[in-house]
Amino acid sequence: MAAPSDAPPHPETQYLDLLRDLLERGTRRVDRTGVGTLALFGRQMRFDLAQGFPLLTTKRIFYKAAIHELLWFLSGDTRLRPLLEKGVRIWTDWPLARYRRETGESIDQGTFERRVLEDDAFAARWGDLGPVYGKQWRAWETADGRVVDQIAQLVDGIRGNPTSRRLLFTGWNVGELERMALPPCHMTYQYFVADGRLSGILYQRSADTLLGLPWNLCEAALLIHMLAQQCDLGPGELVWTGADVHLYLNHLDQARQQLGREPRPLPRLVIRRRPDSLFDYRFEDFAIEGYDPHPHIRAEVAV
Ligand SMILES: Nc1nc(=O)c2c([nH]1)NC[C@@H]1CN(c3ccc(C(=O)N[C@@H](CCC(=O)O)C(=O)O)cc3)CN21
Ligand SMILES: O=c1ccn([C@H]2C[C@H](O)[C@@H](COP(=O)(O)O)O2)c(=O)[nH]1
Repeated sequence: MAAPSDAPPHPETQYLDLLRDLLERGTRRVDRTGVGTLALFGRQMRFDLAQGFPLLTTKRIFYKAAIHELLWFLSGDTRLRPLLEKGVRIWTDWPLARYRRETGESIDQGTFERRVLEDDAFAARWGDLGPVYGKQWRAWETADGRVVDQIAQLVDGIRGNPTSRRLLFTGWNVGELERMALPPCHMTYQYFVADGRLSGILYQRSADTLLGLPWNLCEAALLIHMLAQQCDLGPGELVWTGADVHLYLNHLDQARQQLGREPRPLPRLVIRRRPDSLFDYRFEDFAIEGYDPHPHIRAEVAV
């Protein structure tokens, strides 16, 4: 037990408590990937963005790749190549698994990535993830043939009708799920304006607590900051809600290792420029200042 203190708990304590609860009380389940998990159903965490940027400090998070991933979603792209061009390799496993399954070839990851980068025909055939996040966020196709840009509508909504209870977008397009490499996990985002501040809720149906969740928190917070800047608001709270929240059985040692570490002060996000629209941000516009995390902890991703 820590000594009693009047200091408010570090925001990251919520994440560490979640890891500990999963280890101590999680239900053991067989999951789609065959790895197995310890799972809890229905959790929430809240981060006041005025207190700092919610990037975990108890292990290094590769936030630059997370920024690239968010900008990729917002660009509407669903192809692997633009991610690989930025050195982001977190999505390769799924098209690679499909390639191996359908061709029977045991190609290694590096060779597959090089072909996606260099061979247009190969990239067109094997390097698309289907109508995943970017497609649904920016170009949701309706039954009557319209194409809806949910993000552009959201910005208009926050600016023009800030008390609306419909300030949301979702990736969960039921009619297109089976064409996606993976159905969306961070599936619904909703926003709330009060006292000049913009808050956001992320509803995540399925959360890989060790690997995916830290990235999801970072990107959801980043998006609130960007939307707030575009709408002349301050950043409010990030509220994260997870449904099937799990720890893969091959992540237990990593979770215990992380639980032995003390959180450090949260970094700050600086946006160096105010672009003309939400779709004009560039990677160089973002700086994370004061990030001094504990070392990275390696873990295998379940495919
Ligand atoms: N099981 C699983 N967990 C996920 O988090 C996840 C999926 N699948 N499928 C789709 C995407 C891909 N995402 C991923 C995939 C891999 C890492 C990962 O391996 N992260 C490491 C190292 C990253 C690197 O080397 O750049 C980490 O420590 O964060 C993170 C998120 C999030 N999503
Ligand atoms: O942004 C993401 C994307 C994926 N995940 C995790 C959650 C699950 O462990 C897998 C997806 O498997 P399903 O069987 O489709 O639930 O990926 C994440 O945490 N964050």
